[in-house]
Amino acid sequence: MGVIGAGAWGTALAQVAAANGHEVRLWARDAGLVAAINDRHENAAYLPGIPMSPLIRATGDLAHVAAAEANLIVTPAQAMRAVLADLPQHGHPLILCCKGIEAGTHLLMSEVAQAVHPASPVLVLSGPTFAAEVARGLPTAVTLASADAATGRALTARIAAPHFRPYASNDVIGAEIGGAVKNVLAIACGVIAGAGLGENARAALIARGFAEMTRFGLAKGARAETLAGLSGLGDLVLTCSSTASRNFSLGMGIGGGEQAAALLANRRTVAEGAHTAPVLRDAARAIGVEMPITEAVCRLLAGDAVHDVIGALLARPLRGE
Ligand SMILES: NC(=O)c1ccc[n+]([C@@H]2O[C@H](COP(=O)([O-])OP(=O)(O)OC[C@H]3O[C@@H](n4cnc5c(N)ncnc54)[C@H](O)[C@@H]3O)[C@@H](O)[C@H]2O)c1
Ligand SMILES: O=P(O)(O)OC[C@H](O)CO
Repeated sequence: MGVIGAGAWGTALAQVAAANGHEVRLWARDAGLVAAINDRHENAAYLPGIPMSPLIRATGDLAHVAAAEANLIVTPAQAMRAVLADLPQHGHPLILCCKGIEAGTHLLMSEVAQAVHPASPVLVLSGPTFAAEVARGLPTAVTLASADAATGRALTARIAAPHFRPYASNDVIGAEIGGAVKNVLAIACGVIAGAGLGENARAALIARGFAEMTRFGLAKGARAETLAGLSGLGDLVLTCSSTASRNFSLGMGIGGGEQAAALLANRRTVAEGAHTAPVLRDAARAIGVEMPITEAVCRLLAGDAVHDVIGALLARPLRGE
């Protein structure tokens, strides 16, 4: 198995892939990180304090992962196209684990991957998975979506570990839309927490956010039950409930009165919702789907005052649920 991207989630997934005794190649673009992982069996930059399996071998050469039976793709979403373009064509499955929508094209990650590697089956792995918990061996469950049932079954069996339970699905679009949209909604929930607006407001936002995710997902061809499953509602609830989420934490800072631009400039790790929000807003507008919470997050990211944005959201015309 190969893993492309050695941030927190790529490192945690390499641990999962090594859990049943197989060797794993982990690609990182930073040569210093490759050497540090191989020397110390720890990714001190992105997942400090968690010993990595000796079955994991880091590499800076994409040719070394191209031959793997399958590759987990775990780069930031906006970097995925460029990294896949450098990966030699091999026809082996690509399992997409990054959560986002491509800026400029509005393409889903599966559409980008299929365009760059037309001979490879493209799958999506998504669900409630804080990397540090998974890497420490705490239990969770995820959706593994594949258009081809046989490929999905084989990879579900290959990835499953005692603490990591993949559920097979054939709804690739549904699995990826849940993960992309929940990051934007998590920023909004963080703003509610940071501004001290209370637990009722947070729960209301999760429910109305889920309605928003469902409207967009159905319009893009997702199935409602996928959006209500691990990769949609499951991940939404996780990410909207914890400061362990980078998106939620970003929102908390904004809600507490800090400027989004300053918060983003000081980050080393990725808060995907900040990149996804304007793309999602434009993609939704283009197909006539109303997404008021996403619109509000975009205003907050652009620097509008929290009080004004929340006020405008609450002042929208009353309507049926
Ligand atoms: N961390 C989690 O708990 C978690 C869980 C599920 C999904 N994800 C998703 O996985 C993806 C990766 O997240 P992460 O948490 O591993 O990120 P991270 O911030 O921990 O690390 C990002 C990694 O990408 C590399 N990188 C940055 N820019 C790059 C570029 N232009 N080209 C190639 N590599 C680049 C960095 O060097 C680093 O190794 C995101 O889409 C995220 O939403 C994360
Ligand atoms: O830290 P976040 O907000 O990127 O969330 C991480 C994962 O997506 C949770 O499933």
